[in-house]
Amino acid sequence: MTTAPASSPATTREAYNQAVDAALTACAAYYGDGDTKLDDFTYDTLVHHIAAYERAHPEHIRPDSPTGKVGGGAAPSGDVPHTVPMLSLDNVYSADELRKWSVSLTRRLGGPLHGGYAVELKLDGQAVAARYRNGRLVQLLTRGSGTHGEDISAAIGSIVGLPEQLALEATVEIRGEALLTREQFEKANEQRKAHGDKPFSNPRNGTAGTLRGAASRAYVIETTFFAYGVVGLDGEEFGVPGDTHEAVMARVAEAGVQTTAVSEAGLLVCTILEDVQARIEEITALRPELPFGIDGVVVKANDFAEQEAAGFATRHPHWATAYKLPSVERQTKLLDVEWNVGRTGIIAPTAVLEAVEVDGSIVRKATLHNPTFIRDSGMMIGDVVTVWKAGDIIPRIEAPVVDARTGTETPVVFPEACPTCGGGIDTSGERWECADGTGGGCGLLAALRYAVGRDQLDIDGLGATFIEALVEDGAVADVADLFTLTRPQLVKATRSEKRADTLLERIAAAKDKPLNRVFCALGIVRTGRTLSRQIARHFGTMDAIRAADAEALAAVPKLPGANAPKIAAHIAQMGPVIDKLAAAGVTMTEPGGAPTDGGDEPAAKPLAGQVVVVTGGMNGPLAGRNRAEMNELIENAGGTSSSSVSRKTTLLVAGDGAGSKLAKAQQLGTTVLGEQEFADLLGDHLS
Ligand SMILES: NC(=O)c1ccc[n+]([C@@H]2O[C@H](COP(=O)([O-])OP(=O)(O)OC[C@H]3O[C@@H](n4cnc5c(N)ncnc54)[C@H](O)[C@@H]3O)[C@@H](O)[C@H]2O)c1
Ligand SMILES: [Zn+2]
Repeated sequence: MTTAPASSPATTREAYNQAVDAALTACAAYYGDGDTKLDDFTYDTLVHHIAAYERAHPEHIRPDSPTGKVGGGAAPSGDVPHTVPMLSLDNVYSADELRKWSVSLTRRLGGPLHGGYAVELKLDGQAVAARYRNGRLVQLLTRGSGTHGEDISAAIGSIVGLPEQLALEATVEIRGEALLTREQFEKANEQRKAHGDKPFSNPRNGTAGTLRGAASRAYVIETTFFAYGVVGLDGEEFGVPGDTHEAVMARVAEAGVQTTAVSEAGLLVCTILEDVQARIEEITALRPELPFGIDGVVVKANDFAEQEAAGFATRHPHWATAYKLPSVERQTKLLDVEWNVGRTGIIAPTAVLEAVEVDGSIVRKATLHNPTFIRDSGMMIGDVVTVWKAGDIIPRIEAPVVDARTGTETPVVFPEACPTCGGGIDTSGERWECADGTGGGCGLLAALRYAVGRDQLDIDGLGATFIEALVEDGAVADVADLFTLTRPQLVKATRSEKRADTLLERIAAAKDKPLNRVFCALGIVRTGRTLSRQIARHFGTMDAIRAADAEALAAVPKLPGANAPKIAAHIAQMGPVIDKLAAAGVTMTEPGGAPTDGGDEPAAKPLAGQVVVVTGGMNGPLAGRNRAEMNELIENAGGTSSSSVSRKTTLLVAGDGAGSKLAKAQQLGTTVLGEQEFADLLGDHLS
């Protein structure tokens, strides 16, 4: 890695000075509105090395050193004094460290904790103090240096969850975190692009930029606020003696300010540490589904009297700690850019990265979206880039760290011909396409590979090499041709009679796949697994789908209206292929789908409104179904299928050997059904 200062401990005074300088620059960017210079992991390591050097050489400690200071001492400070300092939080990274923290807390209290632990999300945004006078929102402040904040009152009115008028006449300062939800982040970037501003690289530093820039911006970017604390103003108190954090948060919510209580991962009071740990695990599991980013879980003494007894260190309270979750952002090196032709002929760039662990998994590739993204970001091969991955999201890359350049970086090379067929490229749109066209020419191999995939026609064994041979022999020119393949054609392509026979069987079986898979196999632009299921369920038959215009398509749940015209046009273009499929006897209806008029009929389905998780082996009436088929079954019966048990889960189907998911469902009080009971519930929908 080229981000040298952090990677090794500071052994000399010169190295120490360099490390302090690097940390201060990073802090200024992190809390300001610039791009992150270092990822959190690198920053934390850097500060760790600085602290180690300072312990060994206290005589060399620089007064501007970031250790022991809120915001590393380099956050933009502002000039409005805080009534009560806004501090940082102490961090722990493991169950063991959490236990040590709790032991030191009880030691400070001279006995066990009576009021329990309040366990909350650690929201990953910007700390904001909102001052209300007689119930009216009059001033917004950043945390700044901890003692002084910046006035960001220009953002009043643009923050969801922070009303301009409270439901009561209190004079208080409500503290919490402002953030961009994932949806707000996408929207903010669209707005910025439309106004010629550079898109934010991630929600976290987008929030800082949004709030601090509100005064000078001509358009309004919306953010979201969640409260996590209150202090009185002008000697007024919001709390009452004997209060708890939980009770005060409930009152804040009653006053009309948003708290994390709106989320199923919201505040929970736990009496014992084992329960705290269990809650942390629960929140970790929910993290990918949350509509906003979190970087940990905050554990606080719930009882105010106990908070007071525990007191404060200079930088953080003793009565709270942050249990940090793995970072969703890491830095690594861009090794190469690959150009691949997708199933619809789109030529998409993919970043090849030096392997790095992000959010619990190893990342080696990331999407680069389109050529414009590469040009706008100015990235070069060899650059240090920041990878961002949250939950199931495809890893993304942020702008390169230009400071880390060594001069050996080389420009990204854009293809001049289609990397698959060598033909021309249509560069007129934001995304480049093989000029050979959709469905035919070069897109064909990719389209066929996609069509036979597990979630589509599931023709196992028909691999890329055989597909290429079939296309080369002229036996296959579109998806429908697969169904009229003859034994001699297959023997020739696979060079095996046995393989040909197996494939013939599987192709015959594929004719009986429900409409949603057949439709998916067409590879219609802007649709995939989920949307294909929605479309098939909504219309019920292929005829109804073909009869639908853009407007009718836009009525399909989850289908973005803006994509409907492109989808409709592609379906029309595929007309001849669809006719061939029907003539070959491929299924053109969806079991449990809507009648031919395309109307909506969500009523009377056995799983309507249910969120279903299936676990364990099925050996009874549901035996032999793979995961995709189970999902199909659940969705056709009106339910939503999910892979992990959470508070949202309404039904767990437990097969043989069900383990941790069953235990969790029982713990959450979720309804649990056996395989037979579930099959009975499905009734007619079990087809
Ligand atoms: N990448 C960089 O360049 C860089 C630079 C500086 C700091 N950092 C990172 O920032 C972290 C330290 O920052 P910090 O000192 O601001 O502390 P912190 O962010 O770890 O914790 C304190 C903050 O947590 C927030 N918070 C969220 N939910 C909360 C809740 N429920 N209750 C109370 N507070 C809640 C508050 O805004 C509070 O100010 C480190 O992890 C470090 O890696 C990174
Ligand atoms: Zn091509």
